[in-house]
Amino acid sequence: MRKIPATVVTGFLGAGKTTLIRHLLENAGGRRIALVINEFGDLGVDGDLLKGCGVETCREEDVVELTNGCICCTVADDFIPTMEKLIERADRLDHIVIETSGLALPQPLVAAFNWPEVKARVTVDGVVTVIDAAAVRAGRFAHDEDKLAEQRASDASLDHDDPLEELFEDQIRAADLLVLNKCDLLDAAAIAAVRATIADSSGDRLPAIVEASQGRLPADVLLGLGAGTEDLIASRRSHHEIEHEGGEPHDHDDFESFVAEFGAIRDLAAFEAALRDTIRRHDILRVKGFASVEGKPMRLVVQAVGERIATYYDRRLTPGEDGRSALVVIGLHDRIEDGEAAIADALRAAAGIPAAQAAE
Ligand SMILES: Nc1nc2c(ncn2[C@@H]2O[C@H](COP(=O)(O)OP(=O)(O)OP(=O)(O)O)[C@@H](O)[C@H]2O)c(=O)[nH]1
Repeated sequence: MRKIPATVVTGFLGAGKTTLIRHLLENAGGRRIALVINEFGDLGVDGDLLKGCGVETCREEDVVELTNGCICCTVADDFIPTMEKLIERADRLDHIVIETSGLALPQPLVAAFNWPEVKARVTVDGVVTVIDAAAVRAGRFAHDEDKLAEQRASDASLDHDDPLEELFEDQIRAADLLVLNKCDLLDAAAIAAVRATIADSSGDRLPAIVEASQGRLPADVLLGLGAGTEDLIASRRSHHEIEHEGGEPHDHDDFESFVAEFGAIRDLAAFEAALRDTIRRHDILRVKGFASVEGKPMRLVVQAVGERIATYYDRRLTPGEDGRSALVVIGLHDRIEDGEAAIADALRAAAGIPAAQAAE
């Protein structure tokens, strides 16, 4: 019996996974693709954006959202039952695409394809790791020696390295194909420097690299790798697996997310400026969600990756959405934990909502 090929799309927060998948769906060449989407943060933004893509071959029932935490930690509870349901409709499917959360370790997810029920019917066509070339160039994943030395001085038991750097390496080392995305933001010399950084981080096996902007790659480049990664993944171990040979479960304690809710934004330009300032002050990694803007009947999509902010209107607001805004905020635990109330207040103030109203 033919096994259904499954592609795992991974990569750090905001690297461009959803953008790449959306382009893939729009250019799928008639392939019937089921999507499994996992997000860190409770708002289901990616699923909403992909369901609304309007592509005929991508119907609402083809998109499964897994929101009970990071897919790599909830494999047995969420992922396996989802795969079993998809296997039941195998005759109506050409391909499965799984978008992991930006914080996921791909290794445990790929290993789950070796569960007998799944292995008999599905094979991992490839792990595609999307990389934000501009963020790499800006040093986002580079080892901050000073910061680590400072942390170790205050906590001698500190046993792990920079969480951003480790995730970056783990996601690269799990890959069959690396997509160097956001190349539109860099010149040739900067792209060459990013390639060198990746080569340094990739260990003894450098996966193939393709450059992209806005995730625009032909479906034939992304699908049909035929890697059978479930049989290879044991040799692509993550930092966590190497450090905890005994099988201690990993977690995402290094990161924190919450949803900030507030009313309609009064002045969009002022909001963006204040959001950028808040991101900078709290070193926030990712903000995304939907907002209302006073006097506008359209829904505003808000996307921030580090200090790079993009907003656009995507569709009419429903009556229940009008006047409401909700944004997921994700950052390093140490930077977000104490700042949650301050960040939420700053976003309310940025929207132009008076303190009295915010307190109601
Ligand atoms: N300039 C530029 N922006 C991009 C590119 N690809 C994606 N973006 C933008 O980057 C932001 C994040 O893109 P997403 O596709 O949502 O990233 P993601 O990896 O799915 O994000 P998470 O699921 O939150 O981890 C959005 O504002 C995109 O429009 C690119 O190639 N160039």
